[in-house]
Amino acid sequence: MAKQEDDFKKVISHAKEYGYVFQSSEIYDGLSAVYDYAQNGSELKKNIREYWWKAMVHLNEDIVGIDAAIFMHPTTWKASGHVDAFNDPLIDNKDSKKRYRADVLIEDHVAKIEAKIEKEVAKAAKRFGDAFDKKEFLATNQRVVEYQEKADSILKRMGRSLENEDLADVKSLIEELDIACPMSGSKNWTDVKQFNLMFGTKLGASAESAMDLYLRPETAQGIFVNFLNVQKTGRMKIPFGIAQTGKAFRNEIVARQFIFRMREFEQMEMQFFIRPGSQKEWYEKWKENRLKWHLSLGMGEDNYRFHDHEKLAHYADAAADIEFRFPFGFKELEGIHSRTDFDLSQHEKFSGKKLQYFDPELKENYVPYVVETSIGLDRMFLAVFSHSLQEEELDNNTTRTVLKLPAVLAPTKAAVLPLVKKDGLPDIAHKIIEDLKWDFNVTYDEKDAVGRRYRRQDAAGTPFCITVDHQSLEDQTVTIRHRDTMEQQRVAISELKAIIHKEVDMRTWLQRME
Ligand SMILES: Nc1ncnc2c1ncn2[C@@H]1O[C@H](COP(=O)(O)OP(=O)(O)OP(=O)(O)O)[C@@H](O)[C@H]1O
Repeated sequence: MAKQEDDFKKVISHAKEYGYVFQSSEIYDGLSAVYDYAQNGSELKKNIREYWWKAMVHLNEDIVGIDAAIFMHPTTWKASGHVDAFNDPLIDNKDSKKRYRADVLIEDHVAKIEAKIEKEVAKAAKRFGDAFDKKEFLATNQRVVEYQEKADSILKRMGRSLENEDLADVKSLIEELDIACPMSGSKNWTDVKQFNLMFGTKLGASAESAMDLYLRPETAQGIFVNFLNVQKTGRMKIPFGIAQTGKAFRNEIVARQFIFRMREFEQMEMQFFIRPGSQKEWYEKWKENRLKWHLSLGMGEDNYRFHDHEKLAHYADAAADIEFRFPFGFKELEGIHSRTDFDLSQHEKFSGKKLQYFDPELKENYVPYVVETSIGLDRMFLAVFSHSLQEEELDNNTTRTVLKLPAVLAPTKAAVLPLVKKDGLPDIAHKIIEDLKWDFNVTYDEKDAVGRRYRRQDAAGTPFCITVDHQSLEDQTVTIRHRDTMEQQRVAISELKAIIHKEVDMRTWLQRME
C-alpha cells in the first residue's frame, strides 16, 4: 500500500512539474476536486479526445457526432430520473466530521480483502515458479476461496440493499465489517442518507422569472433529446450511433484520487440506437470494440479487465465496466450500458412528443433501444499518464525518469535541439521546426548540455529528439533519438517527417483494432 501511495504521489507531482495538471485556483489554495490542464496536459487531453473521436465517429459510417449545450431544459432531468435518483449514499463520522460515500467505504474494505488474495497469489507464484497456474490456485486454495466468497457476499449484500433503498442495512454492514473512519479511526457513524449529486444554478435575470437549472451530470441526455433531429436530418437508419464529448458536473461527496474523481470533468459518450431485442448482441459487440480501442494503445492487456455489474442502474438491463490498473488498483475507466428504451420513452412521456423511428424493413414504428459506451476523458488521461510514468535503471547505474506516452497521444512529438547555440546550428534547428510544425506539435530547446535536454524531453514524454550538429551544416543530416530505446540514428533532414509520421499517426495505432 505504501508503495502504491508513493507511486501515486510521484504521478501527481510529475503532472505538475512537467506542465500537465495544476490544481484549480492554486493561488487561493485550490478548489477541491477541480483541476486545470496546463500547456502539456491540454495537448494530451486533446489528443486522447481526437483518438476517441477518430475511432468512434470518423471510422464508423453509422456514427455521427454532436455537441449539445451544457444547460438543458430542467424537465430533462426529471425525465431521466436524475432529480429523483441521482444520489449517492453518504455517511458522516461524528468524531472526525468527515463525510464518506457509504458504498465506497465498503468497496475499500473489499479492496483490502482483494489485496490479500493478490498477496497469496504472488507468494504462490514465487513458490511454484513455472508450474504455477493462477486460475487453478484461485479456485482451489482454501484461504483464497474463502476471501473471495467473503468479498462477493459483501458486495452482493451492499448491491441488494442499495437497490432496495435499505440504507439501514448499508449502515449495519459498515458496523458489522467494523469499518473505521480512515482519518480518525473512529467507528462513531451517523445513519446513511441519500445525497443528490447535481449542481443547481439559475437562468434569467430577475429573481421572480429565474428558472432553476442544473449543470448536466452526464452528456448522454443531450443526445437523447436530439435523437430524432439527428436521425431525420442525417437520414440515419437504425442501427446508428450519436457521439459527443463534453463537460459534465457532479457534486461528488468524496472527491479524491486526483483527476480520477472530479466535480467538473469531461465525458466521451456514444449512444447506439438499435432495434428492441437486439440489445444483447450490440452490448457484446460494443464491449469488445471498446476493449480493442484501449488495447490499441499498447498499455498491456493485463492492465484491463471487465467488471460485470450485479447492481444495475434504474435504466439498464446489462452493464459492465472496463477497469484499468490505476496506481491505486483496478478501478472503473469506462462503462458500457444497455439502457433499453428507458430514456427515449421517458422523454416521450415528459415532453409529449413522439421519439419513434419508422423501420422501413419491419414497416413499423418503435422506440429504439440504446447501448451506450461512456468514458471519462480525465480518467483516461490519468490511466495513460500514470501507466507511462516510469523510472528506468540504466547501465551506468543512474536512473532516468521517462514518460512513455503512446507516441500518438504525446503532446509534443519532437524537440529540435542545436548541439550548441552558435555556428549557425540554431538557424538550421529553426528551419526544421518551420517545416515540421505544420504536421506536428514540435518544440525548440537550446538550454543546457544536450544530455540534460534529452532527460528533460524524456520526462515530458516527447517521443523524438532531433539534434543538429556541425555535420548537419555539411551534409544536411541530423540525429534522431528515440525516447523509449534511447537509440540514435543519423538521418537526412528531408526524411524526418516520414519517420515521425510513421510513429505518431493515428492510422498506425487505430489499425491495431482491426
Ligand atoms: N466524478 C468523475 N470524475 C471523473 N470522471 C468521472 C466521474 N464520474 C464519472 N466519470 C467518468 O465517466 C464515465 C461514465 O460515467 P458513469 O456515470 O457511468 O460513472 P459512474 O459509474 O457513476 O462512476 P463511479 O462509479 O466511478 O462514480 C465513468 O466510467 C468515468 O470514467
